[in-house]
Formats: sequence, structure tokens, C-alpha cells
Amino acid sequence: MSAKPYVLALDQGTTSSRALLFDAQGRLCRVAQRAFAQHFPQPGWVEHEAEDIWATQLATAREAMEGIDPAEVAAIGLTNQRETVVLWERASGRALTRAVVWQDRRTAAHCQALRDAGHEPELRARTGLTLDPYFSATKVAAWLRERPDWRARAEAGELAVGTVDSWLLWRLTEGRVHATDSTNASRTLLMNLHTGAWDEELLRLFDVPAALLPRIEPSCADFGHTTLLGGRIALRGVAGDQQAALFGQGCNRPGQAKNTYGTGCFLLMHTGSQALASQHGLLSTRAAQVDAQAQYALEGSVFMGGAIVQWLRDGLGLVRHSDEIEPLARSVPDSGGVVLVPAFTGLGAPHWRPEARGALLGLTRGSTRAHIARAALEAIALQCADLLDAMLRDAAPAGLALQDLRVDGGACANGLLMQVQADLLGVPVLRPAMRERTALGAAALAAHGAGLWRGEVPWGGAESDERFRPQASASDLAPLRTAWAQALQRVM
Ligand SMILES: Nc1ncnc2c1ncn2[C@@H]1O[C@H](COP(=O)(O)OP(=O)(O)O)[C@@H](O)[C@H]1O
Ligand SMILES: O=P(O)(O)OC[C@H](O)CO
Repeated sequence: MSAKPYVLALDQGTTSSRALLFDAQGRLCRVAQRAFAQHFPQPGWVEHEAEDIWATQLATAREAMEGIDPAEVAAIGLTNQRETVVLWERASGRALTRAVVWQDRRTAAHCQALRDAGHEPELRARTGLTLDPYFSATKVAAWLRERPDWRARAEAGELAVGTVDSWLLWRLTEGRVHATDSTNASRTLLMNLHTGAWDEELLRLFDVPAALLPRIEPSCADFGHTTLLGGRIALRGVAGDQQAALFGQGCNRPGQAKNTYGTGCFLLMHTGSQALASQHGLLSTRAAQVDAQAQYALEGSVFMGGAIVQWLRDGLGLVRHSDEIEPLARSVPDSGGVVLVPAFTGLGAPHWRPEARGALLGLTRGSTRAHIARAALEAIALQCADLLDAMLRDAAPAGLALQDLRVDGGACANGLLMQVQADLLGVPVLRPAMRERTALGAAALAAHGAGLWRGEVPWGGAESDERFRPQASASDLAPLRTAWAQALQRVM
């Protein structure tokens, strides 16, 4: 065992900050969590107070460290909600305005103007992303366009911009480090996916001064140290949360994939040292990088995952608790022809139809709440199956195929959902007993950076790890897939 038996993971999410302490064997010892306020100043806008992000993250780190000697912590790993940006003053370390969150849609018109001007193919080739308000660049551009005084100060080098990892590194190191990692930088629309550096053409296109930006490091690197947790602790790992989960699920070889079933679903497939350009509406992005060799992934996400279950519970009152949905859906053998298309906020990848709206189809006098519950779980799995189909079409020319799908996130607790997912994909779905894969990934990156835990994160090990094997044949599933495809056409 190492002389330093712990690794601390800081997981800064969209609705809460968490700190998780792991021991030298990668076992979870402690979890601390604090939620913070969401601000919706106008329709489509979503903001966070940068001070709330910092204060909740520091408080959870201190809570997780209670009674632990900092000298016993080998390193800290940081993982974060991606794309969200913070703008601060270097001298005081104070944010100038609220952070603009990844969900914020205020820059839709700017994106449309750039698309109309024909920039999308070039942007896609350089960044692997689409032109969408989701990503950071247009959010930064909006600040500088609206505030000429901020632009002047930005150009003079007085201000700093960063995704949430950068902001937390700055605060943790008390202004000594302005850095980010390549996974986070790959979500900004400003980094060249292939070189891993800020792209001068893109900085010009979005009119963002280079003086604002952090330096880009691999995910395992020397990110300085903090003395704010009672002693000096090294910061050695940083990655965006979906890439940290991919790493924490042990997916670091081409063709390995994970799906996180949270509010939305985030599906990532590792593609090794090659960036695959998606022809089917997915994103090409950086995967966690432990050495000089860049790593890549394909990514697809859907907006409504576990949120469908929230809607059945809070919107329709169909169940009182999320975990009642599974027994209710199991009480019928199938959905009885009912199909739910959860396009409540449009359809994301691979369809990208923001104007589409949800539908509940195929109702008869015999339809019950159980049929609707079943259709809801099928809708989560069907959307992810569509993402995976697109992914496999993109990956096939590179010779990549899927062996299994590793899962995490709150809604993966639903065994029926996992079984339907395995049936639709035709490969086993692996559900680990230890579901904190995002934090484990961050901890593993930090441990790797500190010279511990060399090599990959083992996927399993616990007796209660589960494997859902496909039980239905393609012909059994054909009616479901046909009904789904027809329903999708109706809402589009
Ligand atoms: N047993 C269940 N079956 C289906 N969905 C569930 C179940 N339990 C929780 N969920 C869903 O999981 C989501 C919460 O997962 P979580 O990973 O905490 O999400 P996030 O990180 O996006 O907040 C909620 O949308 C909730 O409806
Ligand atoms: O904070 P989460 O877990 O909702 O993750 C947010 C994603 O990183 C957004 O791209």
C-alpha cells in the first residue's frame, strides 16, 4: 500500500458539488454533497453563481476530509459539468458575472448566423462539434460583444475565462494556476480537436482574445497544489464529467462504450488515438489523456432520460416515487402498442430537431398506466439504441464494434430498463455495483498522475456487479422498433 492511502475526487455537477474520498485500492470511503441555486433570468437562459460553485465545492471537500491528514492524500482529481463558462478578474479572483451554463440557449441566433454564413462544415472539421449554443465559444463571445469595457480588459490580459475545471483550479491554487485539460477544452469550439491547441482561426471567428484562455494540459498532469484543505495536496487529474465516467468505467480501448442514465443520457464510445468524424449527427471529442498521446471518443446525448420518469411522477402523478416505475411497467408483458416520444424539448442527437414536441401514440380503451410506464422505459432505451446505431455506423469503417455497454447514473437502477436496453442493443449491459464511475475516473486520473494505480481502471470486482444479457431476438423486437420509427416520423 502507498504511504499516502487516499485520493480525493471533486465532482462539480450541474445541480450539486460533490467530494468523494477513495482509498488506495479505489474503494469509496466517503461522499459529501451540496446542491446550489439554478438561475433562469429569461426563458432559455440558465446561470450559476460562480461563487456558489466554488463555495459548495470547497465545503464538500472540507467535509470529506474531516479527520483525514492531508499528508495522507496522494492527489486530488477534478471532474466537472462541461461547456459552462466563468469570466473572472485575475487580480481579485472575482467573477465578473454569473457562469453561463451548458443548457443556456441565449446564443442560438449567433449560431444560426454563423451557420447561414457557411461556417458549420469547417467548424465541424476543426472541432468535431456542431454549431450549437451548448458549447462555450458563443457564450464568451456574447459577454465581450455586450461589454466593450470587458473586451478591452480581456485584451489587456486582466481577465480570465475558463470552464468550471479552470475556475476551480484557479481558486484551489489561489490564482497560481490557469489551466484546463484537453477533454474540457474540446467542448469549447475553440480548441482544434486534432492539435489539442487553441485554434487561431476559431479565436478570430468568435473574436475571443487568446489572453483570456487557460493553458491546455493532458488529463493527467501537474495542475499545481492546494493548501486550502488543511495542508498541501497535489492536483494531478482533470477531465470533463462524461470523459471521467468513460475512464472510470474502464473504457480506454477503441470500441469500449459507456452510457450514463441521468436526467439526460450521455453515451460515449472510445475510438483510441483516432478522431472519427461523425456522418450521423454525433460529436467527435477528446477522451481522457494520460500521457502525450491524444485520445478520442464519439459522443451522443439525449435530453430526456431519467427526466421522463420525473415527468411521469411529477407531471402526470402516475407514480409517487421513481422506483415504483419498474414494478408498474413489469406488471404488463409489453406496452400494448403505446409509444411515448419524449421530444419535450425537441430531439437531440442523432436527429437534431429542436422544434419537435412529445407525443403519446397508440392509445386504446385497454391502455393503462402500466402500459404508459412501460412505454416510457422503452422510450429511454429506444433513444439510446438510436444513438448507438448511429455510433456503430460511424465506427464501422474504423473496424470498431461493440462488445458490451457499461452503465451508470441514477436511472440505471431500473433493471427492466437495463434488460430492454440489452435486448435492443444485442450486447450485454454491464451494471457495476460501484456506480460512482465519474468520481472514480477523476480519482483514477489523479492517482495515475501521482504515480499510483498505473494502468486501467478495472471494470468489475464486486460480487454484485451485474450483466444483463440480450434475451429477445431481432424479430421479437421488430414491431417495437417499427412502431418507434413511425412515431418519430410523426413528431418530426
Ligand atoms: N428506479 C428508477 N427508474 C427509472 N429512473 C429513475 C429511477 N430512479 C431514479 N431515476 C431517474 O434518474 C435520474 C437521476 O439520476 P442522476 O444520475 O442523479 O441524474 P443527474 O446527475 O442528471 O441529476 C432522475 O431523472 C430520475 O427520474
Ligand atoms: O452535470 P451533469 O452530470 O448533468 O453533466 C453535464 C454535462 O457535462 C454537460 O455536457
